[in-house]
Amino acid sequence: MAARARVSVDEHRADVAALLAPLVEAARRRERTDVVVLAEALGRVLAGDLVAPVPVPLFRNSQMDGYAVRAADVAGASPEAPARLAVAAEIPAAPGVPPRLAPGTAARIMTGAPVPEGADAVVPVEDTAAGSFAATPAADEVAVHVPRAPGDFVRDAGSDVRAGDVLLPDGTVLAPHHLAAAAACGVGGVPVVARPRVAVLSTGSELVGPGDVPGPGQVFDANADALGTAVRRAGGDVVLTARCGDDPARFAAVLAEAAGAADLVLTSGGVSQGAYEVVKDVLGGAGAGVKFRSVAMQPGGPQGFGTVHGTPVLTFPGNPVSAQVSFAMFLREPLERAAGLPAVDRVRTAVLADAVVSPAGRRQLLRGASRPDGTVRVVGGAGSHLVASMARADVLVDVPADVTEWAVGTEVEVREL
Ligand SMILES: Nc1nc2c(c(=O)[nH]1)N[C@H]1C(S)=C(S)[C@@H](COP(=O)(O)OP(=O)(O)OC[C@H]3O[C@@H](n4cnc5c(N)ncnc54)[C@H](O)[C@@H]3O)O[C@H]1N2
Ligand code: MOO
Repeated sequence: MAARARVSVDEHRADVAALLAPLVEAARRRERTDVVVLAEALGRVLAGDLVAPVPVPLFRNSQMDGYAVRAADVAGASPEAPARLAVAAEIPAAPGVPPRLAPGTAARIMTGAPVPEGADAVVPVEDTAAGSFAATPAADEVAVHVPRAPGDFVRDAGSDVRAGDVLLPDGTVLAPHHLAAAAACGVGGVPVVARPRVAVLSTGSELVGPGDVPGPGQVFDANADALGTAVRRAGGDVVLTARCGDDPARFAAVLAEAAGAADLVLTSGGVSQGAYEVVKDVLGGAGAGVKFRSVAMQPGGPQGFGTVHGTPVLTFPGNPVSAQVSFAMFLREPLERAAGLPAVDRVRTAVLADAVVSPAGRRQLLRGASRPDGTVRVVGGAGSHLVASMARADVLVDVPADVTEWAVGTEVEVREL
């Protein structure tokens, strides 16, 4: 059906959120998960607590290049009256179990090497007569200048994390430092929330791919990759991308394939009042599950939402700025929730560096470029074809429906792109 009621941004946002609520709930319940190797885990959301299978450190080892000793053997040592110990062993950081340290002896030990049984402290080489291993050949005896307490410079097994402790809690958005912790526990792969699968369909017979040669009347498809990467940045997986012309039968076939492969179908173009509105024609027929409406905002006014073959579908307008603004306003946050990602507040205030005029009754989302002094310039105009100007923007300047004029210096709300 083709209802023309104009609804507010908030109402449409609520309807999109409701449409995607089952996906969000499935993510919350961790219904679909993947196991990914650490090298592929950046930005993924941990599904379940990751419990340390082994302790870290894995074994008791030295924190310094120096000498493993019994603290009792170096009590009272000083440069004037050093504790002289026979060097009984050499322990590099290498595979193997070092021999037990006999009382009254020391073992040359390197950082990370296992501290031998019988030793309870490490004396850094700087605190011995040698001063440095680099400068001196191995000797039979060491003169220790500084006393050490039991435990000094010894890294105990499990002092960082014990086996069985939670290493990373459920919901962690995996960053390199989390992956370091997992790897240190010998974990090679982690369970993560599965990404919502999204199909991205560009419509319009005039479209050719970037890199192709446009004929007369043709334009480059500025939406497929831009919406696809927006989906990926929000935690989604683009499982199908297609450029569809204006042929309804062909579009219906692609839609069916997309609905079968994806959790969400996203289209751009073909939703306004023209003669070849393939999205509206195919999805807006009587009995179809998609509602088309006009949202009281600019750009991004013409919107549709519903289901196709049981799969949620959102139809964005085709103008490239409209498509990006639609994503930012309606889909980014619900998709992030469906990917298990935590909420991020992208709305902040800024001071206008340019005056703004806006039509009454229409919420406008102008493109803005933030400046280091906290002000924001309006870049490009209101036109939703100004995609190159949008590339200079980092925020949307949110002009409420009842504002018709803003002076330079007005404090306004902006939304990060
Ligand atoms: N009589 C009316 N005409 C229009 C209305 C209206 O209410 N009455 N609304 C205007 C608004 S607002 C918008 S937004 C657009 C929406 O148009 P569609 O979503 O139907 O998109 P198309 O007609 O297919 O294309 C519009 C425009 O955008 C270009 N386009 C489309 N897809 C892409 C793409 N993937 N890459 C680059 N450019 C694309 C297309 O060539 C057109 O120039 O309708 C207004 N018209
Ligand atoms: O709503 Mo259209 O997106 O103004 O340009």
